[in-house]
Amino acid sequence: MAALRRRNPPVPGAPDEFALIAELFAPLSASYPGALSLTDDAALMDVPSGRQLVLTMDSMVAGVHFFADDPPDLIARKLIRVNLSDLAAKGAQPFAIMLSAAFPHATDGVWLRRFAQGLAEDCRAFAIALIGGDTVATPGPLTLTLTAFGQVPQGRALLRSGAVAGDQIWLSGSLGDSALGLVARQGGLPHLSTSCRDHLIARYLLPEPRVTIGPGLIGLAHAGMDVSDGLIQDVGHMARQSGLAAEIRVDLLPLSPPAQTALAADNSCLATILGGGDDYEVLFTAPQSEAGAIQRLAAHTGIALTVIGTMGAGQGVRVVDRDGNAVAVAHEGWRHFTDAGEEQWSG
Ligand SMILES: Nc1ncnc2c1ncn2[C@@H]1O[C@H](COP(=O)(O)OP(=O)(O)O)[C@@H](O)[C@H]1O
Ligand SMILES: Cc1ncc(C[n+]2csc(CCOP(=O)(O)OP(=O)(O)O)c2C)c(N)n1
Ligand SMILES: [Mg+2]
Ligand SMILES: [Mg+2]
Ligand SMILES: [Mg+2]
Repeated sequence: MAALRRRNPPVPGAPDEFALIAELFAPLSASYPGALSLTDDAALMDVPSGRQLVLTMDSMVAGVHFFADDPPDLIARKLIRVNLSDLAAKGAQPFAIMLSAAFPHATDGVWLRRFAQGLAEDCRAFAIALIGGDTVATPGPLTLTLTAFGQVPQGRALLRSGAVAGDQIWLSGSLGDSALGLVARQGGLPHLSTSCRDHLIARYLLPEPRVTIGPGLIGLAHAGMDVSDGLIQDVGHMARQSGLAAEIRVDLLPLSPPAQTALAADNSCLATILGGGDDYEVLFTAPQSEAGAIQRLAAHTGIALTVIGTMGAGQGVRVVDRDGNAVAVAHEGWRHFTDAGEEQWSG
């Protein structure tokens, strides 16, 4: 039998698999005894009675979700945040994560330490523990998968299917910054000032999961999901799961000042805002009778909550202006597999 050989020479300063786990990942498990300090085959989890676990998993691949030369701490934090966004959209309180990491062979120790620092920073910021995972080396691009665990009161999670005809459709924060930031990153939006570009690119690099909004919506909202692929595609998922039609008013969409500036200078930015994705905002529906309580939640958390449309009988998503005229949508959202065989935004 041929001897097993390393395919690549060792990278100077890079810890091996077990040193990496012990030195960089195990400290992030310290607050969770069931993680067994990342020294066993699996983690143990208790679920308090009257509570329900909410589980989600999202992957990020270099060249697809981020750029390979993005700052490693921000890659780690974005990975955590896109998953916490899904928990927030269910109304869940996050408490733990598991990480599966496939690092390219050439990854060096400095990069790995900065990556682990990013994980540590957001574990602290969101009061979550890293309770397990897997570490491999790959000849392919950096590929990261995170599972996030949250809790809700039993049976109270917000579902995509819960919307009721007549509900108002709400959106947290603001729309389109991240997708515009990606355009700016790729050399687009040259007319924008440096500060506008920096704002948009920062939103692309580091989304803000609405962890304080989600749990506050339980009892107020009928349905919830997060916007990751693009508003129109994602509203379409909610409308379909609820057996309803959605109407979205473009004039009501919450836009940051830089996004407003970009749109005023170039109307084609509307397509990016409506379907560009990477927003990680919470989309939810609620009866009009809860509008006051929802505005109080916005004031309490300091996060804008805006009515952007209504749910009604029928199917599909209609996008209209303030006079009710239909607005054409160039692309609805991101799809990983298309007829062209590659990732792209679909119309
Ligand atoms: N490979 C898979 N195996 C099992 N379930 C999957 C897989 N990919 C996606 N799903 C499930 O399909 C649903 C929709 O996934 P997705 O579109 O990725 O949602 P989100 O945009 O919220 O991450 C989720 O319930 C997710 O868990
Ligand atoms: C380098 C780069 N190119 C393109 C995009 C745009 N993009 C990639 S995946 C995606 C959708 C969200 O990712 P997905 O894996 O579908 O997450 P999920 O919807 O499952 O949360 C978007 C908008 C990006 N974020 N980075
Ligand atoms: Mg997903
Ligand atoms: Mg989601
Ligand atoms: Mg998606």
